[in-house]
Parts: sequence; C-alpha cells; structure tokens
Amino acid sequence: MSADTELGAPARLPLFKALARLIPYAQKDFPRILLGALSALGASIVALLIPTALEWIVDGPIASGATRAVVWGALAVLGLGLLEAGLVWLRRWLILAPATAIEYNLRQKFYNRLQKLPIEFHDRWQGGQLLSRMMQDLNVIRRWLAFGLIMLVVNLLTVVIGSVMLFQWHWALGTIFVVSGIPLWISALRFERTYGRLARMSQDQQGDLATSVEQSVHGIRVLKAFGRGGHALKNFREQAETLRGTEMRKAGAIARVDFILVLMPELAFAASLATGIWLAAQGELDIAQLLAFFAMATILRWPIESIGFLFSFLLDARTATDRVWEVFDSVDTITDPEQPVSIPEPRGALAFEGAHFRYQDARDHEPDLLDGIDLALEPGETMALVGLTGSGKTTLTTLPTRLYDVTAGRVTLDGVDVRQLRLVELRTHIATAFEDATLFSASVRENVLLGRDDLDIASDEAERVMNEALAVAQASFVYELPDGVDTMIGEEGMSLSGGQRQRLALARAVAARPKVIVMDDPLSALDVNTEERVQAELKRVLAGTTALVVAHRPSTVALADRVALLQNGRIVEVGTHSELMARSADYRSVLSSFEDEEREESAQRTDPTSAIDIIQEADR
Ligand SMILES: Nc1ncnc2c1ncn2[C@@H]1O[C@H](COP(=O)(O)OP(=O)(O)OP(=O)(O)O)[C@@H](O)[C@H]1O
Repeated sequence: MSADTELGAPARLPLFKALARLIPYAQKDFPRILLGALSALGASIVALLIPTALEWIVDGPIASGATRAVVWGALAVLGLGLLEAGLVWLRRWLILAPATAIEYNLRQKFYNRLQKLPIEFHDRWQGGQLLSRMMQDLNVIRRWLAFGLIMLVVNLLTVVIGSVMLFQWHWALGTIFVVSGIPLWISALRFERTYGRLARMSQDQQGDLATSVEQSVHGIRVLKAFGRGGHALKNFREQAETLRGTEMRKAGAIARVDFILVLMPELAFAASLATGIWLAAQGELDIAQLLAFFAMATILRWPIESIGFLFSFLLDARTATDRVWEVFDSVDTITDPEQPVSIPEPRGALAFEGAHFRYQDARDHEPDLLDGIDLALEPGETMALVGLTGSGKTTLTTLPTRLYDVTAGRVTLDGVDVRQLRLVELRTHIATAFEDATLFSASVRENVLLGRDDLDIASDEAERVMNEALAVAQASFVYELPDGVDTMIGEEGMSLSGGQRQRLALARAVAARPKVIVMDDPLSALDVNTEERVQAELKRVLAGTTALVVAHRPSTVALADRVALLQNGRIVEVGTHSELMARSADYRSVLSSFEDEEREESAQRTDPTSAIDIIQEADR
C-alpha cells in the first residue's frame, strides 16, 4: 500500500478519539505519567511565582534600602529557579520509562500483528510503509508522550494561570494580554486543518521512500546487472523531491502560525508597555507592579510561542497513531477457529473438495483462478501437480496451510476442514517448501530447524534431525562452509547459490517432519542428477509422508506415484504418468512444453562447450 492508494483507510476519527487509542497502553504507567505531569506543572507554577517575588523585593527591601533583605530576596528567587530546574529534571525522569515502555509494547504488538496478518494483507502493503510505521511513527508517538503531550497541557495551563495572575496587577493589562490571544486560537484552528493533511502526506511519503530504498537494496544485483542504477536514482530523487516539497509546505504552515504566535505577544507587550507607563504616570500602578507584570509577560512568552510547535507535534502524533492503527485494525481473516478440532495422529490424507480461489484484486468478469478443485491424495502418496505457466499451481499449494483461504469449497486433512484446526497444529502437520527459497540471516542450523521449536537446538536429537534433513536435501556443502552448520548465512541467504538455497529450504521442510509436505517446485535450481538423488532420499526418509509436488520437469513427474493436471482452474486429469501419457493429449502437450523448456536450459548450459568446439574447429 502506498501513499497514493490508501486501500481501506478507515474513516478519520476526531483528534481526541484518535489519540485516546493510546490510553490502554499508558494505563499501567498512569501514576508515573501523572506525577511527571504534576512535576511539569509544578515547574511552571514555580516560574510564575518569580514575578511576584520580584514585586515583593522591589516594593519592600529595595524601596526601604534594606540590603540584607534584598540578598535574602535574591536568594529566594535563585531558590525558585533551582526548584524549577529540579522539577523539570524530575518530569523527564518520571516520563522517560513509561514512554519507552509504551513504545516497546506498541512495537511488540505491531510485529506480532505483522506475523499474524494473512499473506493477503502483505500482498497489499509495501514493506517500506510497514517499516516506517513500525520505526518512525512509533518513535514519534514515544517522543510526543514523553514531551509533547505533557508540555502542551502544562504550557496551556501556564498561559491560563499566568493570564489570570496578570489581572492582579491591573485589569487593563490583563485584558490586553488575553485579547491578543484571540488571533492565536483562530490561527491554531486553521493550522490544524492544513497541517493535519500535510503531516499525513509527509509520513506516507516517507513510507514510500523507505519502500524504494528497501526495493533497491533488495534488487541491487538486478539494478547493477541491467545498469539501471541511474534510473533507480532518478525515481528515488523524484520521490525525495516530493517529500521535500511536502516538508517545505509543512514548514511553511508552521512558519505562518509561528509568525502569529511570535508577533501577537510582541504587540501585546508593546501595547502593555505603553498602557503600563501611562497607568504608572496616572498613579494607578507602581513601578514594582509594572516590573512584575513585564516579568510575568516574559515568562509567558515561551509557553505561548511553544504552542505552535507543540500543536504541530500533537498532529504528527495523531497521524502516527492513525498510521499504526491502520495496521492494528486490519482484519485478520485467517485465524484459529473458535472450537478447534485436533488430529493427534494424522494419516496424511489431503483433499481439495470443490475448492475455489480468486485473488482479492481479480476483476469481476474474471472466473475464479481455482474454479472447483477436486483432488484427493492418499496417505503416503506422492502426487505431482502439473499445468501450464500461470495456471495456478503455486496458488493451489498455498491453500492447505491456509496462507490463503479458499473462497469456496474446502481443503481437508484426514477429512477435517483445515479451517477447523488451530493454525499451529495445521502447520505442524503440513509443511511447505517454496520455489523461491527464503532463508533468514541466521546460522544454517537455525534455518534448517526453523520449524522445530519442539527441539532444543543444542540437543543431540536436533543435531540428528538436522543432519538427516541435510542428507535428504543433498546439502552436504554446508559442512564445507567456514563455520560448518553454524555459519551465518547472509540476508535471505544471499551468500549462497540458488540451488544451495533451495536445498536448505527443502532440508527445513524435511526437518519439520510433517505428515504432509507441499513442495512448489523446490528443486527447480538443481541439476537433474541431484534432483533424482533428492527425490530418492525423500521417498526413503518420508516414506509415510504424503507429498504434493508442483513439477516442471518430466523427471520429477516420472518419480511421482500419480500426476494431476491443472487446467482452467480445475483438475482435469489424475493418473500415473504412463496412464496420462497414453490417454491425455493435454497432458502430453504440457509435458512436451516442459521438455522444450528443459532443452532450452540444457542448450544454454552447453553453449560454452559449443563455443569451445567452434574455436577448436577454427584452430584446426
Ligand atoms: N498475490 C497475487 N495477487 C494477485 N494475483 C496473483 C497473485 N499471485 C499470483 N497471481 C496470479 O495468479 C495466476 C496464477 O499464478 P500462480 O503463481 O499460482 O501460477 P503457476 O501455475 O504457479 O505459475 P508458474 O508455473 O509460472 O509458477 C497468475 O496469473 C498470477 O498473475
């Protein structure tokens, strides 16, 4: 999902309701936050007392020439200053822990949510958008809770209390100060509308930018190989320019409101000065009161000026909360059933019964990609699934483990609808090995034993399971790596070849010891001989395991017990390879397309040899 396509963005909540969603996360630390707020308020009140102390010093000891009392007065002002600093420190100390705890809890929940949300959600959302929400937006929320929220409340209160105190010296001076505040409120309301929109735009564009960085780092090899670095940079620059434009507009909006926030107190100051001097000349105000008034007006300047910044911070936090909650509120369609059924000892009978599936972005007039699949695998049987490119084979392999749910019909394991099993149990019984072998930046051992959290990774049993799985997957190359099975493999296994990655992914599926294994062409990057060895080992080790294997090679098909042909969203033929060869023209045509592909591949492989032949021929 990008900034331009806010699919399913929920209706915008009012400001306070939007931020109130943070309350449950702050509840535990509420006493500490309250104490922090009280410290901040205490610091402001102490600051507001200083003008009154000054008035007392000027009016009393200075007027009467009592030097000792002046010193005591100065010490009292110093004491108030120190107390204010102490309370500010206390506020920071009290708030830091709850704010970081709230950020930590939200981040945990966010990560957990990303793990739980179905693939359908991840199809729609860009990685960078999720990353920026998880890191940047949560950071904004933490900083706002730790500083912005409290300072906004405290500074507003300070302005209100300070304005009331101004009236004690003269009503006219107080009135000038309060009336000059009216344009501030009007600008703040207008600011909310413009800035709120810009803040959302900017945060979304930052997410888009993060996506671009992520994609170009991810695809750096392709970009380099095709010399498209310049093109990627141009796209990136355009996006960065757009973001810069939005940031400039944001800064412009802040500058406009700041202009009023700085100008109005200045004007109020000038008007108060003129009025104060006139009132003093009239004898309605003495010099001590005038001094105290201006001291108070000076103290109130920062709280007034800061309101623009704090208000924009409030709107940033609101946008960040909206963006985080868009992920929290995303509907998780693939969940555990309310009344789960368990299959303690599964036999491994996997069946598709009238299974339909269509992707969420399929157009209305398109038929379902899987349009009524009926296929039953006997326990322990190996079934190859063949079909033309794009016929939906990969999609079909995602249904048994509920990476996607069928849109109609059902998939069953031992006659139980897979939606009736708890996801953890389902995914223990059925394992998947994908063609696109994703590995994690962890050791070989951790990658292979990923599906075995029942085993202590340091135990002998874990070692045995891992070695057996590596042997089945013909992955003995790992023992030659610098630290053997403890070698860290780079991000997504980038330091390994495609075939090596596939073998490790297969070893991972084997180590999980499932009752059913679904393999989406997991051996495509292996040469035919290695593939045959892997197949033979698989048959031996997973003797009682049911296997559904998407196949692109005649050799893989020939090793299967039976073959199913997927065409136009349905299984149109099921039988042994030789039966289908004999009776199905469609099957023969698909197989001959595989053979063509294989010939092309082997022609590419033999090209260098032919080149040598030609050179040798020329030398003769
Ligand atoms: N996440 C997705 N969202 C929308 N459409 C998708 C998605 N994944 C695949 N498709 C579409 O579904 C169709 C079937 O794709 P699928 O990968 O299942 O085919 P396949 O038979 O495995 O192909 P191949 O043999 O090339 O691997 C394709 O037209 C593809 O564009």
